[in-house]
Amino acid sequence: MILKANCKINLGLDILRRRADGFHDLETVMFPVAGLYDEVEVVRTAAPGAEFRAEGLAVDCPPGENICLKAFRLMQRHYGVDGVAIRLGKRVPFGAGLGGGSSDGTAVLLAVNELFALGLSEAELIARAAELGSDTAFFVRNTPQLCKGRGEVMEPFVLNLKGMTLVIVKPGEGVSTREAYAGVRPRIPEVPLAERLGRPVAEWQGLVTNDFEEHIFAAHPAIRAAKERLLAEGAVYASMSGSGSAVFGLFAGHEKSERLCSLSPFVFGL
Ligand SMILES: C[C@](O)(CO)[C@H](O)COP(=O)(O)OP(=O)(O)OC[C@H]1O[C@@H](n2ccc(N)nc2=O)[C@H](O)[C@@H]1O
Ligand SMILES: Nc1ncnc2c1ncn2[C@@H]1O[C@H](COP(=O)(O)OP(=O)(O)OP(=O)(O)O)[C@@H](O)[C@H]1O
Repeated sequence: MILKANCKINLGLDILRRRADGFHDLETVMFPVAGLYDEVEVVRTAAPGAEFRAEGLAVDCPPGENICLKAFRLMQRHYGVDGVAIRLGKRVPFGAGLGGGSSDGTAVLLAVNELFALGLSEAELIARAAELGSDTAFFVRNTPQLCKGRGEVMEPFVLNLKGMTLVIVKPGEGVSTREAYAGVRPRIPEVPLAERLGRPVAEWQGLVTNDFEEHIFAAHPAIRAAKERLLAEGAVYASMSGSGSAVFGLFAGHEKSERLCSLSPFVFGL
């Protein structure tokens, strides 16, 4: 079976505290981007183990460490399944804060559940996904969610961005999630994120913030510049997504103009 493993953006990202286990408690709204996705094909094979083949963007880790294989091994350990061939068609930029790798991993979990008729509940799939990463659980639901804990505690979040245009820009340099968390100063916001996101989108700028921006922008001026460009081009709201380096802008209306398309290949009507 072939799955579209779409990416996400973060609408606001508050890093509340560092935990004893080294992770951080956060609050963020994750929003799926249907138009930007990897292709993950999983088929059953007679031979045991997992074959893996990647096409498209070359991910900067050995194939054996690809999250697709980590996801399969996790299912093997839990449910004794065996014998698959996985093909990854990589299109989503990595080191981007777009959750592409996380989405690929979750796609493999979902495919194995189907192909081996495991009949796992949503709660079980979320538990397995959370063993794989922090953004992974979100992709089991893949609808707008207010995410808490280290990202895996979710509740649906009602949000209406219909009629707007989303532009995602991926600056040349990447940022690793570890680098982003290592430099962040946790803080509890005066007004919870959910309340701030309840305001009209036109009021979000300056109110709905990403706590990684300050130190990532200081270390990578090109990422700050990419966000400022989106605002200069008329974005109603612009922010870095997750741990960066991708930034995104929300523009009023469905005008897929030459101007917007000149900013990035990733322009989507919502
Ligand atoms: C920045 C976000 O994309 C926001 O959605 C996520 O928090 C990142 O989640 P992710 O890519 O799934 O990250 P993981 O693979 O679970 O963790 C990578 C590393 O990031 C740090 N990490 C991650 C999530 C979290 N809530 N606190 C952390 O401190 C840890 O050092 C961890 O070793
Ligand atoms: N299928 C995959 N897609 C992308 N990255 C992968 C994949 N499998 C393993 N990786 C490794 O994970 C790293 C990407 O993680 P990083 O946290 O830096 O980027 P991200 O875009 O913020 O996160 P992610 O896409 O994993 O949520 C890559 O640099 C690569 O080494």
